[in-house]
Amino acid sequence: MKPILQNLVEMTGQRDHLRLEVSVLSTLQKLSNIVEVRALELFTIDGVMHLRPRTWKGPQDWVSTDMEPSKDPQQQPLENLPELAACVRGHESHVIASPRRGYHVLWLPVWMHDKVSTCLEISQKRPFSVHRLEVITGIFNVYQNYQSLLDYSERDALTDLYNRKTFDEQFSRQSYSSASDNTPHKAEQWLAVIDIDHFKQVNDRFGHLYGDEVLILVANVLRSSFRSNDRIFRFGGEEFVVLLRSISLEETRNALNRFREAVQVYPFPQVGQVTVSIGFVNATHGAPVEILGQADQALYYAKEHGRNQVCFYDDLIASGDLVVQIAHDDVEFF
Ligand SMILES: Nc1nc2c(ncn2[C@@H]2O[C@H](COP(=O)(O)OP(=O)(O)OP(=O)(O)O)[C@@H](O)[C@H]2O)c(=O)[nH]1
Repeated sequence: MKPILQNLVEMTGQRDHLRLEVSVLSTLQKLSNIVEVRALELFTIDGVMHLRPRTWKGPQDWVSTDMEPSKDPQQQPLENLPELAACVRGHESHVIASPRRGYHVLWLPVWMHDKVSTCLEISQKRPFSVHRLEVITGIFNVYQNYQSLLDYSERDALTDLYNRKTFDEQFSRQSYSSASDNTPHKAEQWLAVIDIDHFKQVNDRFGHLYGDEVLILVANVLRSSFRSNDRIFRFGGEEFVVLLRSISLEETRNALNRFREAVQVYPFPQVGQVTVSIGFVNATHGAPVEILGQADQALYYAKEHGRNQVCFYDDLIASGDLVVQIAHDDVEFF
């Protein structure tokens, strides 16, 4: 039992979802007679639930893919695994599949707020005994509780979007790893800063409660406008940041304009019409402080030139409407 306890201590010391996932997988892998442990990712394509392996044990170490799920050649419809599909439909805690190719497989969906996006898969040669199931579900429950605590600390209480702290951690880490990545054709990434227009007037005319409701509804429009692997953050006040991945400049511009128009036509109760201004920039290379500063410059330009529009930093530099600002080393944003 001692090694398991040590592993649980290690697991609950993690401050990052991926490390926590690897930690629970390696804890489970250390149980006797386990053949394989993997984390599966569940996601939807055109409303149909699919899954793909996300983290598994490679020949030497744990491997995790960050490929866009819908482009992963290993993805398949959830219905290909009918027992798991029924378990997810029934909101059940686990299911044991009928033996296949000599293995017994246990699936444990990770439920968060009635939704599931991850499922642990454990394969072994022997049938799962009652004692084995108790040990596994014990470890799994510690993992699931800790996972939801971690998730809670990463989110903004009003909108449930990721908070500024999470942006700082994720974006600086990602930029650090991309600075050391010299791949010539790596996936493009874009950063957009979104700000509600004349939001002070909403608060002044209708009160803070209606102001808060506008923030919640804009957050809902954001969630329904972008894809599941785009990341949306509430930056503070009435400002939001979206990180979009693996799409072209025109697709990014179109996605942002679609979102802007969706807000414009949304009937906000009592308040009526609300609009947003957006500045965006290519965030594939460069220091976080510079990228954020450029998107802010483009947003400021959108605000100063009529609001309710999307401005791309490079366009404004090319047209001479903005000039490149030199970042000073003594300015620290992170
Ligand atoms: N209701 C509510 N208001 C907030 C929250 N956080 C910030 N605000 C308000 O957001 C308003 C932001 O106003 P400004 O920065 O002047 O900008 P604006 O009125 O949106 O004007 P422009 O950005 O220039 O279009 C202020 O009145 C803040 O009090 C919040 O969590 N809830």
